[in-house]
Amino acid sequence: MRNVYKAFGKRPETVVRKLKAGATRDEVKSLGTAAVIDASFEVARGEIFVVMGLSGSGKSTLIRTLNGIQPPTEGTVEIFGQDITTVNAKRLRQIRREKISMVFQHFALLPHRTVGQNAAYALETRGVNRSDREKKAKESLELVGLKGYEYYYPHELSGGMRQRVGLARALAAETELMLMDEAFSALDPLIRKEMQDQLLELQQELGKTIVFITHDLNEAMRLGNRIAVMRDGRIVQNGTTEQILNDPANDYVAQFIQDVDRTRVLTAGDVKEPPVALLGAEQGPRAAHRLMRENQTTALCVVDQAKHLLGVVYETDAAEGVASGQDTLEGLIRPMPTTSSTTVLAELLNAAAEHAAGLAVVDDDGRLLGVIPRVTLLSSLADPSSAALKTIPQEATS
Ligand SMILES: Nc1ncnc2c1ncn2[C@@H]1O[C@H](COP(=O)(O)OP(=O)(O)OP(=O)(O)O)[C@@H](O)[C@H]1O
Repeated sequence: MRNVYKAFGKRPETVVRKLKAGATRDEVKSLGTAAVIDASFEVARGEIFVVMGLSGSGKSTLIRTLNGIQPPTEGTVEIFGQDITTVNAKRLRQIRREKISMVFQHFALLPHRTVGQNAAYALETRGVNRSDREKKAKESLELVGLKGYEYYYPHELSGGMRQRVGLARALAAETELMLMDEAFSALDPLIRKEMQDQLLELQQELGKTIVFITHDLNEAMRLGNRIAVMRDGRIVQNGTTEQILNDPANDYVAQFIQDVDRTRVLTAGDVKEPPVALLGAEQGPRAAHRLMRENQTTALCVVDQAKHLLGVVYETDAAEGVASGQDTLEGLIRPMPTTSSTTVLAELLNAAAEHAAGLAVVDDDGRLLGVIPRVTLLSSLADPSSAALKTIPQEATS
């Protein structure tokens, strides 16, 4: 989307001209509503791009210009390289049918058709023959966990199941681009979380390009590779979850993120720290003890020459090794729990209470990338929304 404006009212072009000349949204109010103002963004293939903003900020209008339902007053929209603002109506319908599917908040299922027929609907409009579309619909219902429900009617299903049918219908259409407008907003929190998980799983499997609209920042953070925050028709920030959390573009975005549970969006890789020092496997307890004193820490990771993690040595064990005149670390290295960089912090909290030294973050080959001290995990458990994660003093982390 490039420099897209969408205004409603008596004189939309004048509204846009005045906005471009520097007028504010309020100043042009008498001429019309500026629903989208100078929006530009690009969505990469296979990405989940979230558009987030409060009610009235212009999200729905933005998505309707993206799928061609409402042409922009000005600006261009390209779908897979084709400018949909200049194609004729027939071609636009074709692009929408073949390239784009939509999932709405209120499901938009056809009440007198079975679940299977609803899931197959997009294929029917495309003229796919019956047995092929039934097969495809069945497959996509299976993908969303509704195997065996083909002959039910929408009113026989719960809200969550109906939304799964909506999702199955979009999947059956086999379009590369999926637009989801507040798709999970009508669901209760537990089902909503389940649907989010399912979408992430499907995304891993199918690699769709998804534009997801929501007014909920937690949802945005869970799902989005990138997030565009909208306010009063404008995109005020477009960035990764990390950028939005750690470097909000203005007070408006900062206020939004106060409520975010950071443990659910930050990963082990985000909070890991470099180890204060490393112990080589060839070193003895005396060296271990000295290193710990020098670095004011009570535990050290032990690595081999290639930096593979072998475990952890605690101060008390090292001291005993010194006292008993032992030359090597044999018998002193204890296992250290590990995690990968991509694990979400919330999933690691149970490990916090159990292991004195915290967690080691390792790559696929077991090489040490960093550590998450126990106190970091505990502090995020105690106060998940605080910025404490980033501000723990170094001496506390050992
Ligand atoms: N067809 C229309 N005619 C006139 N004004 C419209 C039209 N559609 C949207 N608007 C106005 O444009 C602005 C943005 O609306 P939009 O529905 O895009 O916001 P939204 O962020 O999707 O809000 P919500 O989450 O409540 O749906 C609002 O002021 C709305 O009143």
